[in-house]
Amino acid sequence: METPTAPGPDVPRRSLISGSAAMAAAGGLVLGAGAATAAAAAMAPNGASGVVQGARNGDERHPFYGEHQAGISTPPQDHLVFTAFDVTATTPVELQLVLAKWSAAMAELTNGRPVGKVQPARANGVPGDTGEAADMGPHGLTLTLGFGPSLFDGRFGLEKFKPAGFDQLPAMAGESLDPAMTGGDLCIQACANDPQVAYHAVRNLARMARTSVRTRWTVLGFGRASAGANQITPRNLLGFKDGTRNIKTEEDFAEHVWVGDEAGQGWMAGGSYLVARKIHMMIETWDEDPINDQQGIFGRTKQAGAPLSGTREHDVPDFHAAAPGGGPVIPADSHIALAAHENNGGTKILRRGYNFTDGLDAVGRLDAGLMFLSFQRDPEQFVALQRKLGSSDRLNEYIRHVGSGVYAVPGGLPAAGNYYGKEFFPG
Ligand SMILES: C=CC1=C(C)c2cc3[nH]c(cc4nc(cc5[nH]c(cc1n2)c(C)c5CCC(=O)O)C(CCC(=O)O)=C4C)c(C)c3C=C
Ligand SMILES: [Fe+2]
Repeated sequence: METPTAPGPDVPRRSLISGSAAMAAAGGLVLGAGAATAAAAAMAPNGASGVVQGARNGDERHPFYGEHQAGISTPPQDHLVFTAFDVTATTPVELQLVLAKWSAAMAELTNGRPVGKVQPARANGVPGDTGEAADMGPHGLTLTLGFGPSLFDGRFGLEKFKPAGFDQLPAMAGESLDPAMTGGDLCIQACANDPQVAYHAVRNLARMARTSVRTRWTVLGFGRASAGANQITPRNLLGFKDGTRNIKTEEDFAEHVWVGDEAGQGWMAGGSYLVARKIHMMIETWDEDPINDQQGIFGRTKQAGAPLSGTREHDVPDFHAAAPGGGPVIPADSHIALAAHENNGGTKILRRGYNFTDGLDAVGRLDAGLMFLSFQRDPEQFVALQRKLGSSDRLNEYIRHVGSGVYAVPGGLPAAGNYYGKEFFPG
């Protein structure tokens, strides 16, 4: 598991200069492959140093470079900005530049540094960085980049890099997807312990690539609804502890989350597949449901989060325990009975979701729910579980899947000078 590194000295001047270079490139300057690599190298000083001048708090940071991208095994931070993008660029070299600039800018942002000058020297200079996170520190920011299946269609000549079987998710029961909240060629999962830091990061990444990508859908998440190792389990908007039996050990990450060489695509080694599902909750209806029904739906108690077969949150559920009147104590159509690895041939997924709210809907009901995010070695792990939940889960009466996407998340970058997708383009 990764651990946050200590803060370093003040923001280096070179990051401001190189950020401006990135903005120049974002304005449509076309560079060759070598130049893309050089841009990435110039913009990405070693992630171990640098903290924003005057930072008062928020110094927690996660290493940007490493075997895996941050934001997967990283214990979930408090806030999320998830955005999927369509690539509007028409040439491979434009896409290459976006990936090179984003990779370098992500290294800066996760160290609490701006992507360009907040305060240009010239009076008529346009700020390279929008500035709303200046002096705040990284607040544990992680930026995780994914490629949608549509990126590998014919537009950029990337067909041969598409991992075998990597396609849009199949249609499944219990979903009512809004096309405006599905898919995307690229996605960025930004997580931080401050919402403005996460927002600033995605806004500036989108801004620097505005001639080449267009935002497709975005979800702002708050109050993480999952738990990593050594974290207190939070609650979802239905009031239940969520994330109790999540993947937390290195062994489980190796077996269920990280891609090995099985994909036949070297760029996916150390990566994972991200499934995003925006799930609307009928909260007002749920609020009127009696406690015994709510607990039967999840198979757990509300206050303690204990399985109905036990008394404490982390008791292992006993799906064979019989109720006095006959039948299992944990109903067979409860959420946990259907989703547990014991009842799914050992299948596990890493859940890393967040609560979300979009305010009130047209008739004054809460427009809120769970931005379900899961990472797995193969999207089929999610599909198998969701097929079962979609057809039989008692929770379905209170939820509706409205948004969806699946993304191939490449392995981490080893050091500055590399960028995501570098393997796609001729040297
Ligand atoms: C396809 C995978 C899953 C979807 C979609 C999903 C939606 C969903 N879940 C909750 C709330 C809870 N889920 C819990 C456990 C749990 N959920 C899944 C998978 C999906 N959930 C799994 C694999 C598990 C673990 C099961 C187990 O091993 O016991 C729980 C219980 C607490 C916990 O262990 O985290 C809650 C609560 C909601 C509200 C929701 C959609 C809105
Ligand atoms: Fe669940």
